[in-house]
Amino acid sequence: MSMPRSLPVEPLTAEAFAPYGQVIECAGHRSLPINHATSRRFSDLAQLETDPDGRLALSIFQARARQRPYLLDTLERHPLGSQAFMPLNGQPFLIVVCAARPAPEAPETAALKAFVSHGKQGINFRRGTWHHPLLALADADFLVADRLGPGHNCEEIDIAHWQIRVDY
Ligand SMILES: NC(=O)N[C@@H](O)C(=O)O
Ligand code: NI
Repeated sequence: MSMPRSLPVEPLTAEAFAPYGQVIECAGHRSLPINHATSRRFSDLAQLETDPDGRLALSIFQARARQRPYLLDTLERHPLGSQAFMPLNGQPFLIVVCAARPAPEAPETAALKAFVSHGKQGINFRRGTWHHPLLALADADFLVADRLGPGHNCEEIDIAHWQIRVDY
């Protein structure tokens, strides 16, 4: 049985994540005082996308912590809309993306990248971005904004046989 390959984790930054979508965070963004300066508004932090037949919806995922070793099992994409995750409890989570459709039998060719959010950062996957389903590092709730509507909006590839572990 082959040993799992390990995928290094890099810190989540807007620049590094730009090919895959946006990082949702206050740091580095301008804000405006609102409500008699009792709040500050950080506007337009992610580009939410849907096809004309769909609609954008807000949901909550109650995620259970993944257990080590963090073995990857699936890559998926949503061709009809974007998908955003924002931790509601400030809990860190892992984000795994792939630059293009992977060849199921050739893991070494997959352009995989792993990031870690320190918990005050969310992400928005651009429409059609290949990614691993949510990888929570602690039991946590996530606010999710994605596309609901007719049609098939989740294409999945089983990659468990790749035996790839995220090193975190
Ligand atoms: N299945 C589902 O709604 N969530 C996945 O798309 C995910 O990226 O976690
Ligand atoms: Ni998804």
